[in-house]
Order: sequence, then C-alpha cells, then structure tokens
Amino acid sequence: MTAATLERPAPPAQSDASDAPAPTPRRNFSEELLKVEDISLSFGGVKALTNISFDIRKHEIRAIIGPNGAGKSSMLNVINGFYHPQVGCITYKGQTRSQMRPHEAAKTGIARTFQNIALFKGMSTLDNIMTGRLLKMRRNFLWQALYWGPALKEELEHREKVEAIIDFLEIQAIRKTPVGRLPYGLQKRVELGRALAMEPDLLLLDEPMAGMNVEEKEDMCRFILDVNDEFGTTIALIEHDMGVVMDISDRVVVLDYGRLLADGTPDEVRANQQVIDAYLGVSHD
Ligand SMILES: Nc1ncnc2c1ncn2[C@@H]1O[C@H](COP(=O)(O)OP(=O)(O)OP(=O)(O)O)[C@@H](O)[C@H]1O
Repeated sequence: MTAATLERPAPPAQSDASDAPAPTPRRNFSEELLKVEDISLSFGGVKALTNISFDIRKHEIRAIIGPNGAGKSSMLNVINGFYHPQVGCITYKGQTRSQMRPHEAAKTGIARTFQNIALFKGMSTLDNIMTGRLLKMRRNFLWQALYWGPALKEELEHREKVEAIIDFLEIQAIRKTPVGRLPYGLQKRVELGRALAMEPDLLLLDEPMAGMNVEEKEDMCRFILDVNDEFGTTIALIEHDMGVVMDISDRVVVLDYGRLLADGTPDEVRANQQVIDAYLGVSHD
C-alpha cells in the first residue's frame, strides 16, 4: 500500500431516484467538537493569525495546510492553550472560552504531538508513553506511599493501557529502548503513543510525517487512520505532504499569511484556484 493509494472508506450507498453520479466517497459528520471563531493572534508586529474561523467535527480527520509561516502551528497552539489569542473565542465540547489553558485542554481530552519531537530521550519507549498517563493518575505520591496495595493496582491498570498502545503501534521490540537511540520515524511513533496514552477525544498532530521516508509515512498514515477508526478519535493534523493530506483527510482548512484561504473537502480545496496559486504549486522541499 502506498500513501498515494490510501482512501477513506466510502459511506453506505444512498438510494436516490436520480441517475446523478454518486457523491465523492467521503464520510459525513455533523456533530461539532470544536469551533474557533474570529481568532486573531499577533506577536508584536507579526500577525500570525487574522480572523480565523472554522470547526472540527466529532470523529473526522481535519487537515490544516498552508505554506511555511502561514500560521498552522500557531493555530494548534491556540487550540491547546499554548498561545492565547488577542481576539476571538474557542468552543470545545459546548463550552466557549476566549482562550484555552494547557492543563484545561489536556484534562478535557486534547492531546498534542509536536513538529520537533518532544520526548524524554534518555527514557525508554515504555516510560515515555507512561508519562502520557500522568493526568489519568488518581492518587499523588504520598497516597501511593501510604496505600501501597491500591496504588499497585492503579499502576497495573496504567501499565495495561500502555502495553495495549505498544501492541497497537507495533513497537513491542523497542519497549525498553531509550528513545534517543531510535530512528526518527520510530520516535515519531512513540510520541504518537504518548499522546494516545492520554485517551484523547481530539488529537492534534503537528507534521506527523515530517522527515520520514516513504515506508515510515505509509505506516504513520495507517496508524492515524486506525486511531480514527478504532478509537473514534477526532484528529486535526498539519501536514506538508499533499498526497497524504488529500488521501486521509475528510476536510481541509487552508491558511496563508495567517488568513483563512479555503475550507472544504479535499476535492474542493484541490480545485480552488487561490489554493493552487498560494500553495499547491509551491515546493516545500
Ligand atoms: N512564539 C512566537 N514568537 C514570535 N513569532 C512567532 C511565534 N510563533 C509563531 N510566530 C510567527 O507567526 C507566524 C506563523 O508561524 P507558524 O509557526 O504558526 O507558521 P506555520 O504555518 O506553522 O509554519 P511552518 O510550516 O514553517 O511550520 C510566523 O511569521 C512566525 O514567525
């Protein structure tokens, strides 16, 4: 399977009296999980985002694309509370805020991977993924020292979850290896594992395939699709590889110079002349 041949599963056929050709085989989603409205973010004189509005629907794969410096990472940072916009609001799970706080975002089910891998390089794969369970731990260290039996039971429950993720991502062979010794593609997979350990409802992936070879990209595509299908996780991802974006995304937001240039299905975005001019014709190698 190549990345270029990956396709989302087609929705069930609709009975239609007309002989019109079937619609593009993409999935349809209606329930909104997150909405950003009129977001503007500046750093001094640099306008990173200007009046950006779009939504992310439950269970979809949503791509955010755009040329370098378009504001994609800033947008993810606004969603998970790393950056606080000067204008606009965010509605997540029905609650509207002018800004997210990182711990609020994490506690309410938003997990994130980073453009530059942010793992503990000296720690093993297993321990790195275990750090993703920290917010799920019910008891503090003092409690664990005083009540050893229940603490052990809780620890075993977390271990089981982590082992399940290790199996799912097919990284059993490197579970004890310090991640700093792993090749780049596997480190990216471990970082995905750590985000999955948070059992997120919304998973934000910042360039999950950057720096990967073709085989590693195929693997990562498969894992992203599987996470979405098997766990029902909603995914928002930034990606420069257009083949991947068009193949695995349900809808695509296009940013350019911090402004929203287009928002639609991959087919709509692909056919948009402004997008072609601003982005698709531009090489990012
Ligand atoms: N912490 C910051 N301080 C100052 N300027 C920033 C900061 N973060 C982002 N910017 C600026 O905001 C603009 C958008 O940057 P951002 O990283 O969001 O773009 P991007 O689309 O993710 O780019 P790339 O594809 O190169 O990662 C750029 O001009 C960038 O220099």
